[in-house]
Amino acid sequence: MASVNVTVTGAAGQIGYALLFRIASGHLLGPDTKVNLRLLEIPQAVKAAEGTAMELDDSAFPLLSGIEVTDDAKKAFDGANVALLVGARPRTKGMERGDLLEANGGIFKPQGEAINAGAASDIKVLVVGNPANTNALIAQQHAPDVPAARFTAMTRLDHNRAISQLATKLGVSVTEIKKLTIWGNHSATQYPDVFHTDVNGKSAAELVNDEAWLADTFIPTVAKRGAAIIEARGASSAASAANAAIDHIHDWVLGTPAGDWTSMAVPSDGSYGVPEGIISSFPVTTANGEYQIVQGLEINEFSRARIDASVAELVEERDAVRALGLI
Ligand SMILES: NC(=O)c1ccc[n+]([C@@H]2O[C@H](COP(=O)([O-])OP(=O)(O)OC[C@H]3O[C@@H](n4cnc5c(N)ncnc54)[C@H](O)[C@@H]3O)[C@@H](O)[C@H]2O)c1
Ligand SMILES: O=C(O)C[C@H](O)C(=O)O
Repeated sequence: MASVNVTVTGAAGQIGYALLFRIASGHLLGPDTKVNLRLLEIPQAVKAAEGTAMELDDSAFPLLSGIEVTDDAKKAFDGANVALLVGARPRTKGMERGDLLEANGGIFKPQGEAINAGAASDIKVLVVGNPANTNALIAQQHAPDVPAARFTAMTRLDHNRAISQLATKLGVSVTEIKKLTIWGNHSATQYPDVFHTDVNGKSAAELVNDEAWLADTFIPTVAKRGAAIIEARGASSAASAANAAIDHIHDWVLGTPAGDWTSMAVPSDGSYGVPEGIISSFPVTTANGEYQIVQGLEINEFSRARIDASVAELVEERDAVRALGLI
C-alpha cells in the first residue's frame, strides 16, 4: 500500500489535536493510503506535540505508518507530499495588522523555503493559519521551484458553514445543496454566493427569493461565523476547521463529485476579473489530483460588487506584505 508523507504545522494547537486523529484514521486520503505524519512545532511546544504523537501511537491506527515530531522546518517538509500549514501567529491585544502580517511573514517565509528545498515533486499545500490567503502567498513566493498553483488557502470552512445555513433556511438536507461558492478572502469580506447553487435541480436563489435575507442575514452570518464561534466558545473554531481542512485535501486528491463543485482559495489565473496571482477563493472542480476554476458563470451586479470588495482587500494585503519586504 502506498504511503504518503503528510506534514502538519502547529501540531500541538487546538486544530492540530482535532486534525491529526482524523488524518491517521484515513479520512484525509481514503482507506487505501497509508500516512506518514511529520509534526512541526516551535521548540517550546515540541513536548506537547510529542504527547499527541504518543496518543496517536496508542490508537494503533492501521493506516498510520510513522510519526516524527520536529522543530526543524527542513526536516518536517523533506519529502512531503501534503502540507497542512496550521501554525500561525494569532493576533494579540494591541497588535496592528502590519505587526500580524510581519509576524506571520517570519513563519511562512522559512516554511516556503523549506518546501522549496525538500518537498516531493507532487507537493500540495493548504494554508489554514490566518490570514490564510496572504500567508499562502508569502509561502508560495518563497518556493519558486514549486508550481505556484500548489499553494492554496482554506475557505472550505466558510463553504461548509454557508451550506449549513442555506439548508436550514430551505428546510433541506445539506446533501441536497450543490454548487455553492465562496469568493475572495477568508475574512469578513468573503462572499458566499448562492446564485449558481442547485437544490434538487432548482435554483437556490429562486427558492430563497429574498435578496434582503441574503444581504442582511445569510452573508453576514457566514462571514462573521468565525467571530461568533470565538464569542461563544472563548476560542476559535477547531474541530470544524480541522474537518474543513480534511475536506479540502480529500477533494483535491480524490476529486469532487460529478454535478458539484467546492470552494478553494487558489492563485488567480485572472478568471472573473480577479488579478492574476492573488490567492482568492473560487468555485473549483477537482480530478486526478488537480483543480480547475469553474469557468463561464454569469456574475450579476449583486455578486460583482461583493467579489470586487473582497478581492480589493486581498490586493491590499498583498501590497502590505510587499511593502514589508515579505514577498
Ligand atoms: N482558514 C480557516 O478557516 C481557519 C479556521 C479556524 C482557525 N484558523 C486559524 O488557524 C490557526 C491555528 O488555530 P489553532 O486554534 O490551532 O491555534 P492554536 O494557537 O491552538 O495553535 C497554533 C499552534 O501553532 C504553533 N506554531 C506557531 N508558530 C509556529 C511555527 N512557526 N511552526 C510550527 N508551529 C507553530 C503554536 O505553537 C501552536 O501550537 C490560527 O491562525 C487560526 O486563526 C483558520
Ligand atoms: O480565527 C479566526 O479569526 C476565525 C477563524 O478563521 C474562523 O473562520 O473560524
